[in-house]
Amino acid sequence: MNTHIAIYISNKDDKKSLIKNILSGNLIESINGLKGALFSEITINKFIEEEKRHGRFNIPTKNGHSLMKSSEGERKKALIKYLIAENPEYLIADNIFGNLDIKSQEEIVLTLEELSKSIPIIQISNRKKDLLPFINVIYKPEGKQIVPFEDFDSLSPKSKQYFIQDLPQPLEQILVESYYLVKFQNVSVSYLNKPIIKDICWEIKTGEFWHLMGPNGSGKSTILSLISGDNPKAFNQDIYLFGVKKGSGESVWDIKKKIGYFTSEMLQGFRRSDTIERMIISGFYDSIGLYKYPNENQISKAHEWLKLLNMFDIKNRNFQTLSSGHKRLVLIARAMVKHPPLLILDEPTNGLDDSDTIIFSELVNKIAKESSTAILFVSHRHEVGLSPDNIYELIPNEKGSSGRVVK
Ligand SMILES: Nc1ncnc2c1ncn2[C@@H]1O[C@H](COP(=O)(O)OP(=O)(O)OP(=O)(O)O)[C@@H](O)[C@H]1O
Repeated sequence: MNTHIAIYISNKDDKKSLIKNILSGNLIESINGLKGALFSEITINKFIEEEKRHGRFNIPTKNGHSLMKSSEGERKKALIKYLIAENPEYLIADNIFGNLDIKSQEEIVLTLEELSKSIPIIQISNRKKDLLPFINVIYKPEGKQIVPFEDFDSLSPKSKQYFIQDLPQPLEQILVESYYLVKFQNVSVSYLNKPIIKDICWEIKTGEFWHLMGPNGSGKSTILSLISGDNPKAFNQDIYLFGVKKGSGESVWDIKKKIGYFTSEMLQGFRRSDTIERMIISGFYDSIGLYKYPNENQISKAHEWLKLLNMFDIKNRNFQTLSSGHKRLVLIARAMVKHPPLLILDEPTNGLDDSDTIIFSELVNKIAKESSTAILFVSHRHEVGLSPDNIYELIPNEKGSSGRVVK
C-alpha cells in the first residue's frame, strides 16, 4: 500500500524550495528516482507563460480555450486531467482546493482518492480543514528537512485581536456623484456566442459589504472586469459606476481612482524591490512602484497604516522578504490609503494559511466597520472569519448565469 504524506506549512515557509526539494528526490526517500508531477498554481502559471511566449497550449480545457481565457477553476480541473494522463509515479498536490467551488472540491477529492490507490500522493497544505481523508502521516518543514507533526490534532489557530489602533482616516474624501456605486440593469455577456451572464440586475451602495459567489466559470471575474474598467463587453450595457453611465466619457483611470483592488494573483505580479513603506505610499498614486516624491502628509498617513499593521518598525524592509500573509496586509493598506469608495477583494484568501486568514479577516472586517468604503469580496467559498452583510449569488444556466440576492 502507498503511504500518502501531507506537509502542513505556514505562509512563512518557503513553499517553492520545499517543492523543488521534493521533486529532486532528496527530501522523501520513498519517491527517490520516481517520476513526479506537480498539481499546483505554480504549474498553471508555467503553462500560461508558455502560452504567452509561444502562442500554443498543450492542456485541453473544458471550453477548448487557452488556459489564459479559462476561469481559475477551469484551469485547475484541466491541469489535474492532464497530469494524470501523463502517468506520473507520484503526485505533489499543492493548495488543492484554492479557486475550486464546493462541487469541484468534492470531485477532486474523489479523483485523488482513486489515484492514491496506484501512486503516492504528497499533499502540501496550509489549511487544517483541507487535509485529504486518505493521508497517513503529517509532516511540517523544519529548516531544509521535514519532521513528523506530532501534535497536529490539537492544532487550533487562535483568534486574538491583532489590530488595536483605529483605522487611519483619509487625507481627503473622494467624492462620488451617487449613493449607488455600482448599478447593473439587465447586463448580459457572451464570449464567442457562449452566454456567460444573463440579465444581471444588482446594486452596490456606499458602505455596503458584499460577497459575490458562484461556482467555477459562473462569471464572477467577468462581472469584476465589467466594474473595474477594462472589459470591452461593458459598452452599450446599462452599467452605472459611481453614478455615471459606463462608456459616457469617463476614462478607465477615472474609474480606477475610485476602486481599491486586491487579488491574491497580485502577489506574483509585484516583483519590484520596494520598501514596505513605499509600497503603501504608492497607493496614493495608483502605481505599482513609487515614481514621485510623496508629501509629508502622505508619508505620515502611510506611517499610521504601518502602525496599525504592527509593521512600523520594519517599514524599511524589502516588501519581497515578507511572508505571503504579511504581503497581503500591506497590499490591502496600499489599496485603502485613499479610502476608495469601493474595495474589491478577488479570492483574497487563496493560498493563505490558517492563522493568517484570521488576521486578514480581522483587517477586512475592521475596514467594513470603520470606513465608508464599500467592500466587494469575491470567492466561491464562505470565509469563516469574514462577515459580509449581503450575498449576491450567480446561478449557472445554459442561457448565461442568472443572479440573486441571497441576503
Ligand atoms: N476572454 C475570454 N474569452 C472567452 N471566454 C472567456 C473569456 N473570459 C472568460 N471566459 C469564459 O467565461 C466563463 C466565465 O469565466 P469567469 O472567469 O468570469 O468565471 P468565474 O466565476 O470567475 O470562475 P472561477 O471561480 O473559476 O474563477 C468561463 O467559462 C470562461 O472560460
